[in-house]
Amino acid sequence: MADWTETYRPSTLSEVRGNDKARDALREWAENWEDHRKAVILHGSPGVGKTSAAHALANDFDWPTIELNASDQRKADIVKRIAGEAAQSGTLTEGGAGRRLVILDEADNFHGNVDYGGSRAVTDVIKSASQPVVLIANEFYDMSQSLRNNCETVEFRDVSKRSIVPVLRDICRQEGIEFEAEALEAIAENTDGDLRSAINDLQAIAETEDRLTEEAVVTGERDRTKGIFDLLDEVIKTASAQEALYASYDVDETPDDLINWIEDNVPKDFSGAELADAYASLARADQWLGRVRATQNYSYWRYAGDNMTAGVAAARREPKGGWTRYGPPSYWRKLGSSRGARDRRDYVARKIAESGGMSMSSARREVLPYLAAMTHHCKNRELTVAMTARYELDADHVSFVTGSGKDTNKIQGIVADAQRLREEAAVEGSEGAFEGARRSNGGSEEGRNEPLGPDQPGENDDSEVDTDESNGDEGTDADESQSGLGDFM
Ligand SMILES: Nc1ncnc2c1ncn2[C@@H]1O[C@H](COP(=O)(O)OP(=O)(O)OP(=O)(O)O)[C@@H](O)[C@H]1O
Repeated sequence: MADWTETYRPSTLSEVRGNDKARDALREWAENWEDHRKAVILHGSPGVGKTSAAHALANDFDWPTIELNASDQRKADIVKRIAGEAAQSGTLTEGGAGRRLVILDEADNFHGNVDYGGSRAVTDVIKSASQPVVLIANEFYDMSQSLRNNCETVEFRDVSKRSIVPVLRDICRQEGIEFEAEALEAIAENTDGDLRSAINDLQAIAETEDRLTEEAVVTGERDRTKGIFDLLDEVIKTASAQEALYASYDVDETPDDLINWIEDNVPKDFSGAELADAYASLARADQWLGRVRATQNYSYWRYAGDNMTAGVAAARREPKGGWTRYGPPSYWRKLGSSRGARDRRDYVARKIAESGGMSMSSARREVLPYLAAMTHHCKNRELTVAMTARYELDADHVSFVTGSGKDTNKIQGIVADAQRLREEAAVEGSEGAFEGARRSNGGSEEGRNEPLGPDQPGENDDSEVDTDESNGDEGTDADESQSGLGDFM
């Protein structure tokens, strides 16, 4: 299901709610930009509409946007280049045509990012930019004084309950949801001025309730202390999206740990499309966790939590019964905790990302778990060989993905067969699926698909992943599938 905070993101400034003064000040800044040529800082708590306002403004003024944020890991000269290009295209044409709005998100965090050369570089870019620049920040005073002094400032306040309720009401009407006014009030009350959270909560409740009652909102909050296994049971098997979210508040786990528990156990009960949806939610949760790490802004934990609990529960297509042996995140958890395992994971994810034209994060969260499930203990040998060839994996990687011990005959055989497959492909000269495979034979070519080399981290790292080798299933599925390289992606 679409994320309502995206569906209902304001597309014009007049739709930005509850911050009328800020909104008007921003519009005025843009109208007079030609005269003052200053950048503007939008600051305020998460989820109150700063980013939305910047984009709505660009939309109203017909300015294309250029977006950058502090976690982008780009270098200061790239910032300069982009701002510079934007600057030139602006001066070429008089009267505002060719104007671009540069949006710098997480502007309170540039100082912490050495890649940007700190906030001094940012301040320089801002001062010399001849295009309008919007800086977005949670913490005004985390920005350097010179940066603050060189910009105009617009404060976004927490959105009042009075302004949140009508937004929720509009959404209910558009979604055709029956509601009690008190239910909306209760949601607004709970979310403390954060409109994004209010919309998330509304969606979580609406996912299961036919009618939005105050009781549904309130009972969902009931205090319970629970263990992690109860929580898994609820998120995966029984709870509505809202119950799952609220239940997670009572569990004593950080979101960083919780995501591993859920990710590791959800494939035990979910499959097919619902598993894909669950993984997509976990990928979003992971992005928020990444944002917390980049910005140290722990209020984003909430959005991570929403996605990993309510999102996963909402992915459930049919009721789940019975008892499942949930376990602590063994193998996937180690991905996060041991350097070597993380490196192996990232190597495989990078190969998947390159060959599938997707982001590392999607590869890691959405594709890799599938591959791992399908090749678990190498049960589908053809597929495991194909995967090994296509992604140029060595024994370490194959062991990591399949969970089989890397020194076993099974894995050695698979790596050897994959090598043969690549050589055959090279001889046949078929392009496309085998493109990367051919390169790996030489070992020194340039290009994106670099083969594993001595500089590949993790190669000789001893920190092992689980190698709980299971015997006896070797080759059982060998002739069941004729999967070729092109077939499985
Ligand atoms: N003032 C508002 N008016 C209308 N919708 C809003 C407003 N504030 C937040 N929203 C809703 O919440 C979502 C998140 O808002 P937005 O990203 O603009 O917040 P933000 O203040 O930039 O937060 P952050 O600092 O976390 O990026 C929007 O997509 C929109 O659905």
